Amino acid sequence: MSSLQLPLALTQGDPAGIGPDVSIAAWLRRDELGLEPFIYVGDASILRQRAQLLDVTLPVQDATPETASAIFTHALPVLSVPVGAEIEVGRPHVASARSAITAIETAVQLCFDGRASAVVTNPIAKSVLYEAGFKFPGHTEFLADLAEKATGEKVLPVMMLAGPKLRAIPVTIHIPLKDVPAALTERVIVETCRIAHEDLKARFGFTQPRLAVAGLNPHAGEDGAIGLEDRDIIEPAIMQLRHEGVNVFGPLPADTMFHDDARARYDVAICMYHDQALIPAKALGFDDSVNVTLGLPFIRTSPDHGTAFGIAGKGIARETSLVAALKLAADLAAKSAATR
Ligand SMILES: NC(=O)C1=CN([C@@H]2O[C@H](COP(=O)(O)OP(=O)(O)OC[C@H]3O[C@@H](n4cnc5c(N)ncnc54)[C@H](O)[C@@H]3O)[C@@H](O)[C@H]2O)C=CC1
Ligand SMILES: NCC(=O)COP(=O)(O)O
Repeated sequence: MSSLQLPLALTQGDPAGIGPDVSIAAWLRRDELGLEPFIYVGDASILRQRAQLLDVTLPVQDATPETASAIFTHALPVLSVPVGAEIEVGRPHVASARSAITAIETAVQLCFDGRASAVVTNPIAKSVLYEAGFKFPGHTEFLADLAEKATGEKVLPVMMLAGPKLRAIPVTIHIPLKDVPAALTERVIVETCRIAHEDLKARFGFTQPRLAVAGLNPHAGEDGAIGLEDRDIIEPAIMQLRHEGVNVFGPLPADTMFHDDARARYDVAICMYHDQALIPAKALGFDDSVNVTLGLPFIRTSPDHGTAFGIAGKGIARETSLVAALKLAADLAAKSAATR
């Protein structure tokens, strides 16, 4: 029996990738895993073809968010967003980009219309979308743009990788490493930490979340001898946040903040760039970590992995991270409904 009034909206991602594989696998295990109903926003024919390739029986049924929960018990409900092109499994093609984008827009709109409880996204191939003219580094920034258009309010989206062993947030996300120092301002660190602090309290049930901030340079700059950003940008940001009552400490040397004892001292690691956060997150929990976007006016989660074109259609893609993303989205949606 579902505890959510509304289904989760699961986007198809890149139809040539493993999104269809893991979506099918999650639906097939729905009872065993106690999954809340989801509606797949994408192309039903791709799902059928993938099921055939994977040699599994998959009933697929056209649905609306209103009919999805009843259908979910016996068929995978699909809100149709056709790809409109022949897609070769494992071979990304720009012809599918429009449909991948439309699926995301549709899922977000369902949330704003009060017809879905959360957005769960399957992975997109960023380079394919860029080729099609997509102007955002990834979902995270695109979702913020959609939210701003819908609400008229400015949004700073914050990416958090959340797993059983670590929560980690990169302050800068998909930018070249050489551009990181210039992008790291006191303001962006303060705003990212404020959003983490607020969302961990409001959505994740922490009363006073503990934030550990990584330095940028080796040894957090060694008192300015190995770089100045730690002393001149990160430290003042931490002082400002402490002044506001945020439980935050650092800058910590990043090489020693992810071992077991160190992780026990904080609830979330605030990291300065993509790989500083995502390497420990994936090393500690590739199969069960979830990418969740904080700071949005709706709930969005995603598996932590990408499109994995090399294994699409081969029956070896693990659905565990998508399952964790579906479960986290359902938990957050249930909490949010309970506090409304
Ligand atoms: N949320 C999103 O939309 C994300 C999209 N991407 C995109 O995915 C594409 C490929 O990125 P990669 O760096 O190669 O990362 P990837 O996660 O697709 O693959 C990395 C390695 O992990 C394996 N792998 C990934 N997911 C797996 C699963 N569920 N079960 C078993 N093995 C799995 C792959 O076979 C590969 O060996 C890129 O275009 C990237 O932009 C990457 C991360 C997140
Ligand atoms: N490396 C994480 C990733 O690519 C996910 O990005 P997004 O599409 O969720 O913004």
